[in-house]
Amino acid sequence: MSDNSDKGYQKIDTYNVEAVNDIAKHYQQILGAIGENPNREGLLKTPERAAKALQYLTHGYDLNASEILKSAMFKEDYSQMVIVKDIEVYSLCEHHLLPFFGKAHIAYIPNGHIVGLSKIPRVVDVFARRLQVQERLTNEIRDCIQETLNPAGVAIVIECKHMCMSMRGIQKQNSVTTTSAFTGEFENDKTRSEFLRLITASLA
Ligand SMILES: Nc1nc2c(ncn2[C@@H]2O[C@H](COP(=O)(O)OP(=O)(O)OP(=O)(O)O)[C@@H](O)[C@H]2O)c(=O)[nH]1
Ligand SMILES: [Zn+2]
Repeated sequence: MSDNSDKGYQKIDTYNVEAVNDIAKHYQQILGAIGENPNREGLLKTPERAAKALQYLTHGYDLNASEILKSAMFKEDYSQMVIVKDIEVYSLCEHHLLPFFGKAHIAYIPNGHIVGLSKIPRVVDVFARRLQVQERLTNEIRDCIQETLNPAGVAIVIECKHMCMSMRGIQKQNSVTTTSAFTGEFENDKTRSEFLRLITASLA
């Protein structure tokens, strides 16, 4: 941990120093390989910064989503749909190491237990902050909530833009990929439609 209060703000770092040094060495080689001079002033600290950024963007490997959910499960007699929608997703595609980002909408129907609301976006982050494909990200979130909380059903819709499809490759700037996963009561058309209606409805 380091305290950067000398910079005028508090910044908590939990980087693995050994891994940062290792990754930074590789970034220095990459800078040379793309024709840059890694020793010019503006790039001197870039390998270390980029290594820390990559470590941050993949810190989900060090987290246990099931433990996070278990840390705030409460017995409660509530059996209606609970929806947390518009959860920001930032992940890296495992094919190009480029970002994909968008929103997740998640619902569950309690079966004796509810979960602290913030834990749902935390679970999203545990799996998003890894190298991913959107389909696996969707299924991993579904499986974790279903297996840990044991609700009567889980529903997930994720909508993302993939930078590997916009800033390179096919170069489609506006395409959005939607994935979904459902268990239990959400496999029933009526319940699923209710969820889909509620995530597209605006109360404002
Ligand atoms: N199914 C899925 N595909 C993804 C995801 N992220 C990136 N991809 C795709 O992974 C594929 C990799 O295909 P390749 O043909 O091996 O890679 P490429 O030559 O860089 O392909 P292009 O992107 O078409 O230029 C591409 O079609 C990407 O669009 C994802 O989350 N899910
Ligand atoms: Zn990609």
